[in-house]
Amino acid sequence: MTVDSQYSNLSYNLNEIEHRYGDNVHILNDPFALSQLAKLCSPDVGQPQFNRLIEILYQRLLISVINTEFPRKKATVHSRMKEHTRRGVFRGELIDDETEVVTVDIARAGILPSQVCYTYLNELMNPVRVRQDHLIMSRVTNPQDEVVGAKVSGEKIGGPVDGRIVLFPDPMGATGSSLSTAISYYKETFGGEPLRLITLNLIFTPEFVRRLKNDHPDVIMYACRLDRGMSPDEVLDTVPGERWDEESGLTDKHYIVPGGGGFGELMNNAWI
Ligand SMILES: O=P(O)(O)OC[C@H]1O[C@H](OP(=O)(O)OP(=O)(O)O)[C@H](O)[C@@H]1O
Repeated sequence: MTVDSQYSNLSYNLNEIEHRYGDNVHILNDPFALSQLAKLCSPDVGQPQFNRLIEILYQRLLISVINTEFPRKKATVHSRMKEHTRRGVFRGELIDDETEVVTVDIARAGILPSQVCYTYLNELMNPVRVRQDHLIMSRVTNPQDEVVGAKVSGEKIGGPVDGRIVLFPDPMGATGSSLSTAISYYKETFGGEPLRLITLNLIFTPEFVRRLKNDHPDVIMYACRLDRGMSPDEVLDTVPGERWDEESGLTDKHYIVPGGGGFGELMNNAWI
């Protein structure tokens, strides 16, 4: 039977903000997400609205990643109309639901984001091919409260990641220490060739992007927002990445600006 040409080769163009950080970096141009994220970061929002907004935003970010990065397959799906007419069949490209995917929970602020991704991936993909891993991590600070690294203090990892898409949903990408350490942990423990390594931040900074690019040039980065609020005014007037060396989104204690405060603290009502 003939195929309706409009669905035979889907072209999907991510709507993203212009920048000079390179092809592996994607900052969504998404008014809905920006609006919900601004609300999430406002001092008026606490539980239970905070976690509900996290869920809404991660669904949104995950869908952008799926549309852009996940392999597709040619599919034939009978509709309920098939019993009335032989034309009751959809033929076209769909997401390849046999792709293996791992979502990594970066505890603690990444717990809920990863759980949201895991739940939604199970709805779309063959659940047998979807896995969730856990890494217990903390940023390490010096006596001046500056972040000097991150450490893994525990893990439950379901196995190697060869041939799989590996997602790292962590709401804040500040210095990049946590996600760089997490990705190194996978590479050093298992080796192999993942299909793609993808970070999903609600907010990341120019410092985060630089750290990840230097340490892991193979990683693909997605964020709803780039925060570079500590940059000089004339740098804020330029396209992101054009004067990357002068950009900054971090205070001297490595909190994101404009940012939203400690997401891990707010998510768990635990002020440590
Ligand atoms: O890019 P980085 O500088 O590593 O920082 C960001 C980390 O801090 C936040 O988490 P959380 O509050 O759970 O962690 P913490 O205890 O390590 O601050 C965030 O979600 C990252 O995991």
